Amino acid sequence: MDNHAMIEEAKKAREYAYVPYSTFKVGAALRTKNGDVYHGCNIENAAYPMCNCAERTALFKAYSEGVTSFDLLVVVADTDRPVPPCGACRQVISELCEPDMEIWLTNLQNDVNKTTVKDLLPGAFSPADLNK
Ligand SMILES: O=c1ccn([C@H]2C[C@H](O)[C@@H](CO)O2)c(=O)[nH]1
Ligand SMILES: [Zn+2]
Repeated sequence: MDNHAMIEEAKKAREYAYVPYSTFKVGAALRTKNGDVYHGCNIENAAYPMCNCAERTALFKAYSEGVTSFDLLVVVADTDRPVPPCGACRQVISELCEPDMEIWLTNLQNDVNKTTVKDLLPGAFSPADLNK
């Protein structure tokens, strides 16, 4: 599936968002190196800190099925600028995706900010920091 079709996949995933508190729907589409696509949406909870973002939903779905190698993540929300992932997601993405992997941040108008894992979180805390 090409990168622009992936935007449509992220938009479809966004429709499943469970967002009774924020009403802010986010969708993600994560393409594996085999070409499979994992979808994610944000899922909120009455205990607000338990909310899970769309990006992490997609990544955790793939990882939980033993799928760990990706080549594109697309994220979409109804924002003026292409939606910027939160800090928690940047940290998780930086550990679970390769530094040069492409990330396309988009909105419903199809504005696209093409970035990479390493540019989303420069200087990320990493597993290597645990091994002094
Ligand atoms: O990149 C983002 C930014 C926010 N959210 C979610 C978290 C929460 O459910 C709602 C409002 O912050 O949007 C995401 O899923 N991804
Ligand atoms: Zn997030």
